[in-house]
Amino acid sequence: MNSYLIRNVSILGAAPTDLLIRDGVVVETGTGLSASDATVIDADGLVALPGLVDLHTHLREPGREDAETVETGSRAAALGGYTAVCAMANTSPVADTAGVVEQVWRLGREAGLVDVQPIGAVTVGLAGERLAELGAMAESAARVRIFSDDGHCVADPRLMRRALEYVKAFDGIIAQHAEEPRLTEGAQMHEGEVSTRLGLTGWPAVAEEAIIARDVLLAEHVGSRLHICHVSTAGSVEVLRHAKARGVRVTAEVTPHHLLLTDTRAETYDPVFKVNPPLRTATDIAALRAALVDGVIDIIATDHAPHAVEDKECEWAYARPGMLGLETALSIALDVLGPQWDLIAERMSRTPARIAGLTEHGHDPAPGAPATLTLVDPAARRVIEPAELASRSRNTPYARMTLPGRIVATFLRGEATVLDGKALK
Ligand SMILES: NC(=O)N[C@@H](CC(=O)O)C(=O)O
Ligand SMILES: [Zn+2]
Ligand SMILES: [Zn+2]
Repeated sequence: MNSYLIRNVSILGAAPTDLLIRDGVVVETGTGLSASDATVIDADGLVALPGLVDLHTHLREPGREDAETVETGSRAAALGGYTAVCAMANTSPVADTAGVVEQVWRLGREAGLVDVQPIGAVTVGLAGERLAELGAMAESAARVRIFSDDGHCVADPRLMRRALEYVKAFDGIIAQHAEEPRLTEGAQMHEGEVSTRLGLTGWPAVAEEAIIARDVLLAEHVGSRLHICHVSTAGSVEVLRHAKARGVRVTAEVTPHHLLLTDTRAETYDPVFKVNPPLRTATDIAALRAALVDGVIDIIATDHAPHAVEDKECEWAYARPGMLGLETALSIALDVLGPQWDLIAERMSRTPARIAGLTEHGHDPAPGAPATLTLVDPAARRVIEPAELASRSRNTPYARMTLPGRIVATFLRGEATVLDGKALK
């Protein structure tokens, strides 16, 4: 294994120190370290963070390898500072059996850039009718703990209750895409003043809030763990605040795009801004940001949703919803939160690792900790060029925007996956 001596790095914003990586772990920190066998990295001005963990990534393999593969998505993740991603189940075939989750897990191991933790489907084929083989996925080599029909809501309350009951046996989690389907039929964007003006069918905030309210009550009744995907409205934050005050075992995520972009982007009719749940209003963004700081929202998750050109560069109504996120998430977090490194580490690494049960992740760089970390240049600014992204798809909503921060290096258990801003595999 390689050894690395990282010189003058600021660990989570603290005074610069040297950091020695050997045999997969951080063995020493302090000033003036030396190690003749180690590769020296000059980290003047760089900040070290625990490797980022994404609880919500679409890798598209199997089935839509033209949009992304486990390998290309893993590369995008490593370049974004991630060391682990949880792969959503809405592939083709759907990840609703032990066979498919093991395939995704194995492809992740082969790519070797990040740990790929498969999420299993809640219902067979995401059809919302019968529970998938949750137990078999949990016992498989992939050791699935999070189950989600993401892309679809588990709308049937009885099925949702049974799923919550079932996963309790192995401390599993149901991650809900909260969207009451009867309230979003034909929806194209957030229901509000802008949708009215543009004449596009609206996706009302209440379609999300009603499902979250129902599900926190179900989770409380059953005593199970519930996670809410991509929370997007101020009302959802209030429902979650209430549930958490009651002690419900619920966690919640917000995406970078819901922290930054508003529904006015739809005025361009550029389908790159079409996403589920839709971009909301400035009032929602303010509430989401405050909730992320006060902890009602636990984590930032990307909902990285690559789509092939033909599925995105078409008329708004026909375009698939979803946008890229892995390679820009840290920059958006830096833009939104500023250099609050401890908060960024909490919301993008420690807490998602804890929720997903990824025990090798989410450890601050310190002697004895796994050398699973990332180095950020907070002073760098970069212009996002879609063609330069490692993802196989191009649907970034930040094209040609200048964003703060750049990932310089990423390490997974002591091996560099990214150096000098370039992926090593
Ligand atoms: N977010 C999206 O707009 N799309 C996701 C599905 C999802 O997260 O609901 C996708 O798979 O493309
Ligand atoms: Zn979703
Ligand atoms: Zn998703």
